[in-house]
Parts: sequence; structure tokens; C-alpha cells
Amino acid sequence: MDTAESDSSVPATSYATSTASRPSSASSIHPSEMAKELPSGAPKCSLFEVRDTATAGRAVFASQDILEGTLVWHSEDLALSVLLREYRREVCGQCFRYNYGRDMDVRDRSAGFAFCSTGCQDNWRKETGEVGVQAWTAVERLVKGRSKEDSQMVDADLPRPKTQDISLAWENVAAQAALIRITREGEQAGRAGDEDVIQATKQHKKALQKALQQHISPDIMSFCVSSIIWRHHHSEDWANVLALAVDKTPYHSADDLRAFTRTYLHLLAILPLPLLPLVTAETIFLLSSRDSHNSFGIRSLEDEGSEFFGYGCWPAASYFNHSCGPNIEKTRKGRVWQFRAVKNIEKGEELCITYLSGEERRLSRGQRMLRLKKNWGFDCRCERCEAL
Ligand SMILES: C[S@@+](CC[C@H](N)C(=O)[O-])C[C@H]1O[C@@H](n2cnc3c(N)ncnc32)[C@H](O)[C@@H]1O
Repeated sequence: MDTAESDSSVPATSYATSTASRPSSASSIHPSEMAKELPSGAPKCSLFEVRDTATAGRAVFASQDILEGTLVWHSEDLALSVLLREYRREVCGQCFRYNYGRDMDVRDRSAGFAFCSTGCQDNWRKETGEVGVQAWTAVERLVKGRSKEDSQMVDADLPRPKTQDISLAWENVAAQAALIRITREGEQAGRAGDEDVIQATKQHKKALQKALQQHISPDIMSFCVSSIIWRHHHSEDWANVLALAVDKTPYHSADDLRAFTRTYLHLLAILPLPLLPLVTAETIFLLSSRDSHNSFGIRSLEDEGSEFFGYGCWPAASYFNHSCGPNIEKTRKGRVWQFRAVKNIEKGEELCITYLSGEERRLSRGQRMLRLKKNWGFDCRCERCEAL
């Protein structure tokens, strides 16, 4: 996902070191590395292995010679996805097919998604589950009529909040969050006739009403809702997200951070009760910190991907590092990413994709470096950049 420059007091990305080390071509290995377990959710295949590098975290290396054209990996493990609101009517909510500016045939107005076919709609409902559909319906109800509120993109050149700014912002909403949670739990207890639960007072209800009157950020809400629903259905895979490279300062600006803390309160106020235990400041922060350096853009498949519909995180796909002269091409087929060798690769070589979109690939080295630093937070150490 796009990010701006990071807090200079902390490294842009931090990693849990992971696997056995070995000499490599693109990123050299620290000699003291010991064999370690593969991170949860990392890709496993006889063609390659994931291991640590000295300068670029974990990476994928060929464990045998690979011929040009070989399909080396495909990732179906979509953990969260955001379809930007402005594209919701013309991009299928399930397979991300684009209808070139025209509305999709199948609309689910109450949940706020459109689909290219009833088959895609059925699959979406099945994967989203009843509680998920209720969650999207609650969001749609809140957002309808207010959807222009955050349509402007954030200026990525604003200063990024530092770690202490982030902690303070979340602490500042903790008291209101607690009041809202009590109000919501009171609803549930009232229905069940449970007298042990704290009764919601006027003060509690006022905190909830106040949250609902705040400015809303529909795309940030989609990010949080999509990942909370996914975590609800796939609790066993949460470790796969936690194992990804971490950005400790994932917010683009103070406004962006505020939008997240406000969204937290909105979601506490409106999401179905079974999801509330997952609506925590910690979960939302952890998601942002993993999304930032790992999500891929969901773009149009034509025009070199010039239309940016949104983004998503496929944890296993996030172990491939970037190169400005990649030997692997990643292609999106619906909700799945395919990784194919675009040249013959020798055993021991690093398998790299490009994180740059079509036109960005033709930029000069300096411009590419700047783009990668701004959007992904790293100084590119690929062979092509290091050779100059
Ligand atoms: C999607 S992750 C790739 C896997 C990551 N290395 C890991 O250990 O999880 C992206 C992060 O990997 C690192 N990275 C990827 N390509 C790089 C490159 N060419 N030069 C330096 N760092 C790179 C950066 O820290 C970046 O934010």
C-alpha cells in the first residue's frame, strides 16, 4: 500500500528474522544466521525457499534452476481488501472485474457492493458470512449520503506521526471507546436479561451518539471492516498477518491517524455484537502496521494498471522482495495472484517482483528510488540500483 516517508527515528520496516541463511545473488546473507522456522503463512514450494537477507528482510530464493515461463507461486490467501468507494459500482466486489465506467449488472444496495454475476454475489455472501453481511450493511447505512467526506487523497508529503504521537492518539480515544463498548454490551445484556453487566447510562449513550456525529472515512472503514470480518472467520490465520514486515509508523499524516481513531469509534458503535471483541485499538493498529509495507494495489488489468481500484493483502505473496529488473512477473487473475518466471533463473538467485506500476517502471533510477522510499519506505538495494 502507498506510504510516505517514515519517522526517521525508527527503521521503516522491522522484521522477525526467520529462516536458514545461504549466499545469495541479490541480497547477501549475514554469516551468523542460524536455521529458523519458516514464518507463519510464508509460501512453501519445492522451487524456492524463504530466508533472511542482511539488508532486505526475508526474501524468496530459487532452490533449483527455474525455466522462463514457469508458474512459481499463486496466492489465494486474500486477508483484507479495500475497494475504493468511487469504484464500488463498476468493479466486482468479489473478483474485481472492471466494467470500464459502467455499473455492474448485479447490485447489493444494502451492503454497498456490485457484482459481475450472481455467481460472484453468491460467493461473496458465502465468504462474508451472515455477520459480515450485517457488518457491511451497518457501514453502508452510516456512509450513505456522506460518502464524499473522505474522497480526497491524503497528501503523502505531510509529516508522519511518530510512535509516541500514535500511542497518544489511541490513548485519547480509549475512554470514549470504553463508554461505547459498555452501551453496546448493555444492548446485548438487555436482550438476554443479564443483570450482571454494567447498565448503560446517559453518559454512555452520549459517547456513542457523539462518535456517530463525527466525520466519517468510508475507505478506512472498509479497510477495518474487511479485515475484522476476515479475522472473525479465519482466527487460525491471524498469525500469518502478524508475521509480515512491520511498519511502526504506518499513518501518512496526523489527519490519517485521526481518521483511524474516529473509525474505531464508529465501528464500535455500529458493528454487529459478535464482531465487537475484535474491534480494538490494538487490532486496528496491528492491521495498519502490516498493511503498510505488504499490500498490493488492485488495479485494472489493461492500460498497465492505470486505474487504481483499491488494495489488498495476500500474506504469502508478501515475501517476494522488489527489484527494478524483476525475474518474476505477478499477474492478478480475479482474487488470485500468479507469479511466473520471466527469464531463466539459476538455483540460489533471489526471486523478485516489481512493486512499481506500469509507467513508474520507466522512471530514472533516482525517481524510482524516491517513489519506493515514499510509497514503501525503503531504499532500494536491488541489483539494478546497486550496479549504478
Ligand atoms: C512486501 S515486503 C517483502 C518481504 C520482506 N522483506 C519481509 O521480510 O517480510 C516489503 C519490504 O521488504 C523490503 N524490501 C523489498 N524489496 C527491497 C529492496 N529491493 N531493497 C531493500 N528492501 C526491500 C522493504 O523493507 C519493504 O518494505
